[in-house]
Amino acid sequence: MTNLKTKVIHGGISTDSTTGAVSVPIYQTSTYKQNALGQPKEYEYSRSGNPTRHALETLIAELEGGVKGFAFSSGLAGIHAVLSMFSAGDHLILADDVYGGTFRLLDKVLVRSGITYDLVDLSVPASLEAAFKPETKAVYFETPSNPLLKVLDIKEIARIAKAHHSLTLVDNTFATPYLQRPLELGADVVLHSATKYLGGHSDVVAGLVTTNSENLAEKIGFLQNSIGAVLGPQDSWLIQRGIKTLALRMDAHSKNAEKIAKLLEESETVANVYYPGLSSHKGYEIAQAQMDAFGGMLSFELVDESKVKPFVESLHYFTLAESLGGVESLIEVPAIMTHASIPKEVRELSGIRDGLIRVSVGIEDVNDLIDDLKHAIHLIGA
Ligand SMILES: Cc1ncc(COP(=O)(O)O)c(C=O)c1O
Ligand SMILES: N[C@@H](CCSC[C@H](N)C(=O)O)C(=O)O
Repeated sequence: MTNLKTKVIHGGISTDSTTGAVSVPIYQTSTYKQNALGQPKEYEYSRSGNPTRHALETLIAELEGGVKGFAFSSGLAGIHAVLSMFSAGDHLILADDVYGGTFRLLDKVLVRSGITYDLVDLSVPASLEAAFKPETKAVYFETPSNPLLKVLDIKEIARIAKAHHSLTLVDNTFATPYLQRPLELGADVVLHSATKYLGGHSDVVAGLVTTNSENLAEKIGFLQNSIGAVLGPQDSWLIQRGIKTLALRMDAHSKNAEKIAKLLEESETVANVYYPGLSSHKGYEIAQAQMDAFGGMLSFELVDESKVKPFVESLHYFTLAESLGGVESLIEVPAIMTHASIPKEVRELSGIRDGLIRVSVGIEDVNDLIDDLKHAIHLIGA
């Protein structure tokens, strides 16, 4: 089975081996009866393992090309478990525009255990080379990034990291394995906020992690069980169900976003549009090489920053809300909402200005979305 469109439906464990149920049952149990003293069956306690969660974990590993998958109670719980592989004295290189919550986890929580980090513009290989220290253990980034849709060359960064005996950790939330598979390009660990496109319906908070290294899988599995922020069986089932339509949804998101990005780029009211599928985008060539389509996220700035509030509040089909990747279109202002946890001066250094607007383009009829945007553009211009 090689096609992702088939894998999302039949990959991993897609049926119940006991009953033949074509949807893996929700094993709503905390514990399992043991055969005899000291002789548990396959599962012993649901933090350590649960069949519904295991089906999802097997699926994400298969979709990304990993050896083992891990499901967490949120994307940040997964990131926390992976970064817990590092100890006092270790140094990490972090892309300069990572998601605000990832930055906060490192800057406010993990630094307390003696881990250090540097924010680096990873699109400049010389900056990456210069950032390595003898104690550097990993390079961490998103591509496309949240919220500026910066595209980074996974193959090149992984090559440089390997030469410095460092791991490459890639947050693949925006692309999903349907559009981009970082492990095939040399990354060591892939992380997801499954809350977004993998779940796809804005109804679950979840995280998924996978790796193609048995050694790293052993470490992450130990940390998942030891820290304990696992995904429950109901939510595991919801994410697996969401993944079944991932291919259809990502195709629709990408098509709609491409049209909307072009519309915004042509508008005189809009100053900059960030979408990897626009030939004007800085990372267009890399995106073409490493992605199968460009996804449903875009961001932009208005010529007149003072119009941001009336613009986002006048839309009908773009709900003003944090999060992304659901079937419905969402709009937000990163500086005030999703990335408010990054200090203004750090945020602005990486290009996240106060007037930046981010859109998660849904799968509604694109003409309705376009009419809605045109109406808002007309209103603020009037
Ligand atoms: C790119 C990215 N990674 C990780 C996270 C964290 O995920 P979660 O909200 O599921 O904890 C988010 C959003 O929250 C995100 O946008
Ligand atoms: N208020 C939250 C921020 C949630 S951001 C959610 C998502 N990653 C996005 O980018 O929309 C917090 O402080 O954690």
